[in-house]
Amino acid sequence: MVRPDGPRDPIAGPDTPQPPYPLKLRGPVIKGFGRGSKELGIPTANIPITGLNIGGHENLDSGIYYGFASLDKSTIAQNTSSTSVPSATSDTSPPTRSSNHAVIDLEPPSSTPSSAAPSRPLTPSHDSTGSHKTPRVYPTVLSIGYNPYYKNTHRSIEIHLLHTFDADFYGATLSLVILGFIRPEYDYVSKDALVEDIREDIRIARRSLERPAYEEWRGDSWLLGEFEGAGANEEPTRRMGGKEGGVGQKDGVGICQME
Ligand SMILES: Cc1cc2nc3c(=O)[nH]c(=O)nc-3n(C[C@H](O)[C@H](O)[C@H](O)COP(=O)(O)O)c2cc1C
Ligand SMILES: Nc1ncnc2c1ncn2[C@@H]1O[C@H](COP(=O)(O)OP(=O)(O)O)[C@@H](O)[C@H]1O
Repeated sequence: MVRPDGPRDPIAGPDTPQPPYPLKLRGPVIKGFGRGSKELGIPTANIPITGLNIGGHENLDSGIYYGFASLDKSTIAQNTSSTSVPSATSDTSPPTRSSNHAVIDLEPPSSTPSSAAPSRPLTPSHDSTGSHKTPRVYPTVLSIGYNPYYKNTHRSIEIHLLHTFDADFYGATLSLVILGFIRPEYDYVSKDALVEDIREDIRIARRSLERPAYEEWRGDSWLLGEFEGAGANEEPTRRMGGKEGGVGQKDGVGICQME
């Protein structure tokens, strides 16, 4: 689809998230085509597309979405190797910009129930020393689809976190709550036109997420690392349907899930 002419709305979506949102995903950061940083100046962290194939969401429209994301960098070490990295492409050579390269089997994801309100963690997160550690949550804009400008043959999930990082984080476990849709994917007459629209997507995502009913999802337990057993003692309005017990990590490897 070619991009239509005309101005864009400054904010996307209604004032409160509506079904099918929130959609929740989690997965290891894998390698993409390496175009985001080098060609576009906008890095995008890829996670496996497999999360979309479960829970009846395989038909989720391709397009540009916004939400919040967090990173668990503790999985980088266990998922790294100097020889290869799981990849959305056929190229598994290590990314050149980083010494951290993920080498995990990509577990098929399992489904998880839907959620009507943000779920608060029951207990604080702790690092390996036992001290309290709350993951940072980032406003996020992402693309799900075939990147028509590049004519990809595989669908991918490409996530830009609205933050400047000092280093790559391949192998980290990325947790994502998608809260709204911005637009379909388009083909473009030039790379500059694509970059200009992505930059506008970033502004739209930031503004859209600043609305109170969206902002409160920053504190959702899915993002703060509390997924095993959470929900049991929570107030009803904060429970994710009371079915969070089966959600989590498998053998230390991040799994992708979609609500
Ligand atoms: C917010 C956002 C919007 C995007 N919109 C489009 C689009 O409309 N058309 C397109 O071909 N690619 C789009 N992309 C995908 C970029 O082309 C893609 O991130 C880039 O090719 C980098 O891919 P890589 O990480 O595999 O290297 C978008 C990416 C982001 C983050
Ligand atoms: N703000 C950011 N958002 C997403 N990824 C980032 C960001 N800053 C640095 N990165 C890193 O850059 C990588 C993406 O770079 P990119 O050039 O798009 O390569 P790839 O095609 O391998 O995804 C991510 O996997 C992550 O490690």
